[in-house]
Amino acid sequence: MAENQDLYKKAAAEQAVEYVEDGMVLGLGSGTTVYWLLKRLGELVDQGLNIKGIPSSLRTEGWAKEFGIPLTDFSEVEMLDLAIDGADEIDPDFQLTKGGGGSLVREKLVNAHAKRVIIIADGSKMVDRLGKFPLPVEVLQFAWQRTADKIAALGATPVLREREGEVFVSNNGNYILDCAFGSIENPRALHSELKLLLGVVETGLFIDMTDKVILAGPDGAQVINKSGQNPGNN
Ligand SMILES: O=C(CO)[C@H](O)[C@H](O)COP(=O)(O)O
Repeated sequence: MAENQDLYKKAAAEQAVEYVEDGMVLGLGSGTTVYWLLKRLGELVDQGLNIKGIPSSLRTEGWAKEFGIPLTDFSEVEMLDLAIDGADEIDPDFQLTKGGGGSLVREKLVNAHAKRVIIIADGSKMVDRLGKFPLPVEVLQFAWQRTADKIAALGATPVLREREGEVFVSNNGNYILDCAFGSIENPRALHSELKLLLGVVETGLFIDMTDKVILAGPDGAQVINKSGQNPGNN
């Protein structure tokens, strides 16, 4: 299953490359699906494709450098032509949960400054309703316990993220609280409520940011536009 999932991630990423044009400045998302995107883009750069990218995490920056993708930053670029990113959950309205890899703030900034956003994923990420995956919320380290109390009062069970026995620190020097809210009825309202809490930096709810989703499974990669129509590969 895990092996297949990796093949699906690769298939979705390679389909997304079809939307990349010469001269574009790209937002480079984060995660293991984006790894395949970067690998393929690197091959195309080797063959002469002229692109630049802004990475949404230090991990992506490392992979992009390894694969020879030229990088830039927001001191040089006002608007990206296209951002391609992964997701932890995608609902039928294309609202997303992201942040499983801890890069949600930079990912959101990158996607917010892109003319178009394509999300790539294996089919398991598509859900009827967000909430099975605990919602990542990035918070300031200072008084994080009190911020967690406020989030708990909204109906979640926040857990301070750890990796290999250490508290996880984001690329921005913050903590992540993984907040199990159960099934999220109104992602937009929940995002707004969380944003009002002192100590919350950003939530992993990506509301109205996605134009296209490319999902891959046993039958290959499927492109889905926001309207829900399958346009083939356009
Ligand atoms: O939001 C993210 C990282 O913060 C990733 O895009 C998300 O976790 C999906 O990752 P993967 O492609 O490894 O399943």
